Amino acid sequence: IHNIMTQYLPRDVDSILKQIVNHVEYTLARTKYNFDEQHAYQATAYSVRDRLIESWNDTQQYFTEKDVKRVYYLSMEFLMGRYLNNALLNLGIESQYQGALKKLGFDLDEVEHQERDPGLGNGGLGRLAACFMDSLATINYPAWGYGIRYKYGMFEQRISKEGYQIEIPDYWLTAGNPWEIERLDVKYPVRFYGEIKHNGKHYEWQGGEVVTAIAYDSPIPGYDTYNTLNLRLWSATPASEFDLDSFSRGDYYSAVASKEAAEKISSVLYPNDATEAGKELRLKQQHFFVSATLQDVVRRFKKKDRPLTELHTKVAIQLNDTHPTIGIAELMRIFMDHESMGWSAAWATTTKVFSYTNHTVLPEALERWSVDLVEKLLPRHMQIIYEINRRHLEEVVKKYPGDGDKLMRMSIIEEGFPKMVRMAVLAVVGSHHVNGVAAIHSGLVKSRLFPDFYKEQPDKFLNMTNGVTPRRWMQSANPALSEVISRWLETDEWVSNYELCRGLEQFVDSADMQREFREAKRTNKKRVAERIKKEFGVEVSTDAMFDIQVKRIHEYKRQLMNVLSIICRYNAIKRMTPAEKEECVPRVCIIGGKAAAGYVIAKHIIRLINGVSKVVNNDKDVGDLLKVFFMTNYNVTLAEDIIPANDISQHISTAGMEASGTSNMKFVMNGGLIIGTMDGANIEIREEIGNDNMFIFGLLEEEIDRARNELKYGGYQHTDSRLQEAMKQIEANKYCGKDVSEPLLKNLQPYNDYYLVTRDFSSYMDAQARVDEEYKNQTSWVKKTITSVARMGKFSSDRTIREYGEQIWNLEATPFVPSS
Ligand SMILES: CCc1ccc([C@H](C)CC(=O)N[C@@H]2O[C@H](CO)[C@@H](O)[C@H](O)[C@H]2O)cc1
Repeated sequence: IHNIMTQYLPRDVDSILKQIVNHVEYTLARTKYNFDEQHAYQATAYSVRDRLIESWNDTQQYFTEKDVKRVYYLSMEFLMGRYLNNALLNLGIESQYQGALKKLGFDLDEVEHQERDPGLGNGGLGRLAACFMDSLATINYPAWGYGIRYKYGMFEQRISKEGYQIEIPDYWLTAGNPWEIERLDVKYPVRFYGEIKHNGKHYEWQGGEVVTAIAYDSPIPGYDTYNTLNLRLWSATPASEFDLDSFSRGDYYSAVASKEAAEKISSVLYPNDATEAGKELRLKQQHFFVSATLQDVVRRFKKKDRPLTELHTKVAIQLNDTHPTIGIAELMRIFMDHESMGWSAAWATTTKVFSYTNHTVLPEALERWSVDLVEKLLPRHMQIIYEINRRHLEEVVKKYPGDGDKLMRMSIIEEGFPKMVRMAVLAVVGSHHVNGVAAIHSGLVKSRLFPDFYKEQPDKFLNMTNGVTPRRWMQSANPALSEVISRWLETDEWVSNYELCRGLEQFVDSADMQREFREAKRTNKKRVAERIKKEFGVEVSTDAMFDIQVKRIHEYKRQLMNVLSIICRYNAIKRMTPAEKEECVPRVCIIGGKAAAGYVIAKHIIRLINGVSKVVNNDKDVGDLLKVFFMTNYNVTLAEDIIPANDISQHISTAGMEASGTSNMKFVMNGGLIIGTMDGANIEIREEIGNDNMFIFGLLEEEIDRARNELKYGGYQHTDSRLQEAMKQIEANKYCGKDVSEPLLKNLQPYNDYYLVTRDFSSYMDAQARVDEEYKNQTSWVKKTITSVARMGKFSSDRTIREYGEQIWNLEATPFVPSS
C-alpha cells in the first residue's frame, strides 16, 4: 500500500493516459495519432518525471527548512541502469501506467525496453553508488549524489566472429535523456594549470585555463516514501563560448580547440576497473567534478549565516574510493584562499567533513599521481598537499623519532623518481573515518594497506559490508519470485524491510511453496532460454542447471578457472557411457563481463571462452548435457534479466582479492546458490545463510602467501590429470589460436600462477561435483534456496546505509511531512 499522501497529479489510468498524450503533443511535438514505441517511452518518462519533480522540490525545500545535516556521496561512477521501471515501482504506480499504455496500444515492457542503459560506471563501485542512492532515498536520509555526466559511458561490448571483444563507443544521449534537468543556472568555474601568487593576505591561483561546470540533475525516488533525492552530474563547457580574439586573429583552429578541450573533460568514462591509467585527463576529471561539487556544497551551506568552521555539523562527504580524494586539498584551498580561514581551522573542519571508502587492496588499483603532474595541473593543491604531509609527518616524527621506514610508509609523498602522491594515504590522513566493504576486506585494509595508521587511530577504521537494493534486484528484476514472497508473507513490506523475509523459513517444508519457488525459477529460466535462442540460435533446456558467472573480466576473479572446469566437464561427458550420460546433470554455463580495453590477458580469456563455447555447443555427442554461452555487453539491464534465472552462480576469486562482491548477494536473493571461495562477502553470506547452502572451496586468505611461494619455488606442482588434459588441448589450439593459448598457458605455469588457478583447481572441481550431486535432489535444492532467500536480510543496502548513517555520517532520517 503506497503512501500517496501528497501526490498532486491524479494516479488513475485515464488521467495518466492524458498526461502521456499531452507530452506526445506538447513535449515531443508529435500528433497524438501517430507515435511509435520510442515516443511512447519518452512521453511516459516525461509524465513520470513530472511526478518526481513535485516530490523532488518539496523534499529539498523541506531539508532546507529543517536545516538538516546532509551527506554528499562523491563518486566518479554511478551505474544507475534504466530509470522508468524503478521509478514506477518506487511510486507504486506501475499497474496504472500499464493500463494507460495498453489503452494507447502499447505494452509497458516493450516501452521500457526503449530506454538506454546509462552506463556511467565500470562495475561494482559504480553500481554500489546507485544502490546506495536508492536506499538513501528509501530510508529518508538527506543526501545528494555528485558525479560526472559522461557523454560516452562504458563502451558497448561486441564479440567478433573470431570471438574477440570489440569496444564500441557508448553515445547514450542520442535520444536525449528525459530523466535529467539541465541547470543552466547552476554553474561553476574550474581552473587548471596556471601559477600561484601571494597577495600579501593569501595565495591566489591565476592563469592557466578555466572551464565551466554545468549541473544536470536527476531525481532519485525512494520506495514507498514521498522523499525524492537529487543526483547532480557535472558537464564541462568552455568558460567563454568562443575565443573571439583568436577567431578574429583568423586563428580559427585554436578558437575551436579550447572549446573542444573543455568539453573533453566530461566526454568519456575511463573503462578501467582495477588498474589505474594515470592519465592527466583522468585527474582533470576528478578535480573538475570535485571542485564544482565543493563550490556547490559551500554555497548551499552559506545560505544560512554561520561560520564555515561548522560545516561538518551540516555536511558529511563520502569519498567513493580515492578517485575524489583531491577534494581534501580543494576544500582546504576554498577555505583558505576564498574564505580566509587559517590553516588549523581549515584542516580541523576538513577532516571532520570527509570519510573514505576503500574498494580494493589490489596494488595496481591504488591511485598515485606524479608530483610533477599534480604540480603542473593543480599547483595550489600540490602546495597544500606538501603542507598537509609536512604537518602529518611532524606528528609521526615526534612519536617515532628516527624511524625512517615508518616515515616513508606513512608519507603521502612517495619518494623516488618520479615522486608520487599516494591518494589513498591522503584520503586516510584527511578523513575522520575509513572503511572497507566486507569484513575480510576491512581487516586487510587495516593489516595490509594502512597498518601504521591503524596502529595510531584504530577507531578511525570501520567495516561497512556492502549491500544491494531489493527494489531493483528483486521486486523489479524478479516479479515472479517477489509475488510468491509477498503472498506467503501476506505483505510486500519486505521490499523496504528485508528482515521480514525470515518469515519464509517456516514454510520451507511446504510443497506448495517449494512448487511456487520452482515455478518462478522456471519462468525466469524460460525467458533467458528465449534470449539465448534469439542471440545464439541454440535451444537450451530449462531442466538444465543454469550456472552463471557475470562480472568484469579480471584474472583475480578467475573466469579462467571456470572455463578450464567447463573443458574438463566436456571431456568427461565425451567419455561417458549412455548410462553415465543418463546420470549426468545437464548444465547451461553462462559467462559474461567486459574486459578493460587495454587488458590483454582478460581479452584472451574472453576469446578462449568463445572458442570453448563453439566447440562444445556444436558437438553432437554432448547434446543438451552441456552448453556454454558468453553473453555480450554485460550491463545493469542484462544483469536484471539473467540473475533471476540462476541456479548456481560463481564467485571464485583468489581469497583476499575480491573486496566484497555484490552480484553474489543479488544471485542468492534471486533463489540461487553460490559456489565460491572464502573471500569478500561470500564469507558473511555463508555466516548468514549457513554452510549447507553454499559450496565453498579453495585456499583461505591466510594460506595464499605460502601457497604462492610453494608454487614459485617448485614446492608444489598440481597433479590434476583433468587440468593437464585441458591445458594440453589449449596448447594444441583446440579452442583458440596460439596468440591466445600461449600467454594463457604461460600464466598457468607454477612460477607464474599468481592467482593460484592450478592450486585451487582440484578443490574447485570437488565443489562442482558436490553441486551436481545436490542438484539431483530438487526438493532439497529448492529448500536450500528458500532458506537462503529468507536469511539474506543483512545484504540489503538499507542495512548498509543505516550503518553508514549511524557510525560515520551521524544523519537523521527525515521523511517529508507536508506543512498543514
Ligand atoms: C583507477 C582505476 C580504478 C577504477 C575503479 C576501481 C574500483 C574500486 C574497482 C571496483 O569496482 N571495486 C569493486 O567494488 C565493489 C563495491 O565495493 C566490490 O564489491 C568489489 O569487490 C570490488 O572489486 C579501482 C580502480
